[in-house]
Amino acid sequence: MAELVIPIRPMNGGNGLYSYSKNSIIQRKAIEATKELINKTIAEELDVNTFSSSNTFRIADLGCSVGTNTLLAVKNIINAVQHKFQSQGNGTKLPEFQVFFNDQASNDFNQLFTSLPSEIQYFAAGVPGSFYRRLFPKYSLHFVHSSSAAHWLSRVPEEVEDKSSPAWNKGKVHYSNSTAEVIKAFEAQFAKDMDNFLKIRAQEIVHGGLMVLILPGRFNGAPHANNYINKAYELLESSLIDMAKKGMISDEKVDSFNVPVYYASLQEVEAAVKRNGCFNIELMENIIHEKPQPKVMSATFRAGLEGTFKEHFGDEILDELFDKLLYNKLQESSLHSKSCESVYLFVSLKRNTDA
Ligand SMILES: C[S@@+](CC[C@H](N)C(=O)[O-])C[C@H]1O[C@@H](n2cnc3c(N)ncnc32)[C@H](O)[C@@H]1O
Ligand SMILES: [Mg+2]
Repeated sequence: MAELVIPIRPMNGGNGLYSYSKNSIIQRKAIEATKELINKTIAEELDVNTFSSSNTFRIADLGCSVGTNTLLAVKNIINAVQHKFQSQGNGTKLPEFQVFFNDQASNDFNQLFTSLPSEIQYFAAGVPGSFYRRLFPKYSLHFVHSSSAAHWLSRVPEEVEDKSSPAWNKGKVHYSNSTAEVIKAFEAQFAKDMDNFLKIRAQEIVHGGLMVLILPGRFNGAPHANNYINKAYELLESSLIDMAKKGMISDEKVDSFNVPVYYASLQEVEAAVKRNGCFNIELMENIIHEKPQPKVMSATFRAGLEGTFKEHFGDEILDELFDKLLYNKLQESSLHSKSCESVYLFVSLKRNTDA
């Protein structure tokens, strides 16, 4: 298997001021907003008779981070599955639940496991590693959930980092307001990563099993630069450029850095599902997300990106970058009141019996 480049550091661990646990309200709202859609998918699409042979129902949350959002998501899923068994299962015994919490190996799994409530209804396990690789045995999972994670690419597209390529992202760290070549390179990387993600999940999920993907994205056909999250990234980028102008970081550091994220549309996800062929799309929706206040947004960025930025630029710049420059720009830009939308994509898929 080709070596995958995982340049990103996980979210901040622990439960301090800048921790992901304390700064993940935006992602939590996406989980809350999609609860009813997950209930609907499970109520309508889960066939409990398919699972009667094994009495263990296996759930995986991919890109779970440190909690507590993942715990909420898992609780909702289990409640919905139990409800389905009780209503459809004409006497079928309720299954036991096993939950696999997946994230990169350097994720703070200790923080996650120590925040597990004492009276959980499932057997918990951690699964370290990139979800762009095989993580589970063949046909072993009944329900896969992934929220606010699959917009992270497996890597920065190669040509974006190549000085001799027309797609070199000079002077920038994000793609949305860059050249057409850069945008195309990110689009292509997302398509490639999503193809790979679906190919692997098709091997791991049982026939009839379900997968719910929730990811920040944009409306079909919307320009990348017209999207709340991309605009927020552009402000982060311009904060870095300001720092380079002041000599706090070198231009070269800005040139050689790119954030490996991409905000897709439902159309792009749908195209990947069709190319793959192993899943039927059951539900697909854009969810309009409340735009966060500047303070919440700058803290969310810091909790998510601090590790990655620290490694490249050093930790002296973090306070100035996130708490001052970015925060001020978010405030001045009044992005939260502008017409650009913050959108989450919801897609629920069912593993078909092909292949
Ligand atoms: C913004 S957090 C979302 C956490 C949680 N799902 C939630 O909704 O709050 C994104 C997580 O995805 C993880 N992640 C990104 N790329 C990944 C990959 N290739 N494999 C596994 N985890 C990944 C990051 O480490 C991070 O913990
Ligand atoms: Mg760059």
